[in-house]
Amino acid sequence: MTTTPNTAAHAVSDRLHGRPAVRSFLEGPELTAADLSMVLLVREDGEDTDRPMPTVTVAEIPQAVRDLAAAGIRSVKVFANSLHRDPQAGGAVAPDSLMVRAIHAVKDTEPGMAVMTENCLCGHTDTGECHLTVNGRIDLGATAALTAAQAVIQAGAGADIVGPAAMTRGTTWTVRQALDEAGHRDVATMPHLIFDSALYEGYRTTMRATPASGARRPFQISPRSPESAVDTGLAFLGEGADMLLLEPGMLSVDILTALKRRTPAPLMPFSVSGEYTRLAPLGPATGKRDFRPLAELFTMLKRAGAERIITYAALDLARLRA
Ligand SMILES: NCc1[nH]cc(CCC(=O)O)c1CC(=O)O
Ligand SMILES: [Zn+2]
Repeated sequence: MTTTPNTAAHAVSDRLHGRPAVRSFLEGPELTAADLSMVLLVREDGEDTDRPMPTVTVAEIPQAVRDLAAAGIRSVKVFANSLHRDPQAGGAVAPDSLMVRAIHAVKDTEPGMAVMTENCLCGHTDTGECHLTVNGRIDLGATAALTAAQAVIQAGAGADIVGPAAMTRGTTWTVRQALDEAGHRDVATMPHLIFDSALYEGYRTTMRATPASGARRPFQISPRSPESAVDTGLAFLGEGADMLLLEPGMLSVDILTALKRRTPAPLMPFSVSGEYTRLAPLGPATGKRDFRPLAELFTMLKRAGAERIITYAALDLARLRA
């Protein structure tokens, strides 16, 4: 009897999977600590901790980053907002802002830890919007200018990679120009490429960055517009972005693979708050989280071509693997 090419293929695959030693030998690379960047949500000393997502104070950062470094993690993604909010988002450029103090705390402890920041106004506007509103209208020029000034302050404090997150066209270019003019040519930009999603609630509640209007953020991409997501990512690269952050990570894999064919720039899925609370929920009885589903998700993202993965579970996953 002759075998068809199809059955022959099956026979080969059975042989390779049947012997544990061969299967393990042929398995792809494991997820490692170096694949992961840890999210730090920073709160002011004395603020309550009764929030959906874990937070740290500036005073807790040195120990936190020592633990991360010991576990093999080489980067943090820092979010730090202002207690005081106003229409001009003045806190975004305060010289002693929570973000500035947090960056110093990381770099003073572990200079080799790459610090990535969120570079956005939603934690500083009274509306919780990522943009400035002037006379009732979105002011893109003012938004870009203030975001760029914020980026320069973050870079001055020691940030390595700033992450413009308002999704507004032109902002990444303005940030790039401002960094260059301020002598920060070696500081990279990683704009966020963001789908409109219900998975941000844990973050917004924790960081008090919920849009007051209750409406979706106007510049985030509709999940029904894949071309628009790819085009916007390419546009950000055209504005000088060095890499792209994709958000929510688990719901952007098609965009990751499409962009991967079009650019050599590193692509970084951000596994957002809703992925953490849903895929690693607190066990009601144990108070412990099961991180295995997130590990599977990140293995898939790595398989799909993610350069690194930004996650709230970086430390726990690194320790699981150690
Ligand atoms: N500047 C926007 C921003 N910064 C952080 C998150 C969400 C992060 C998360 O859910 O973990 C978002 C999205 C949004 O609020 O629309
Ligand atoms: Zn924002």
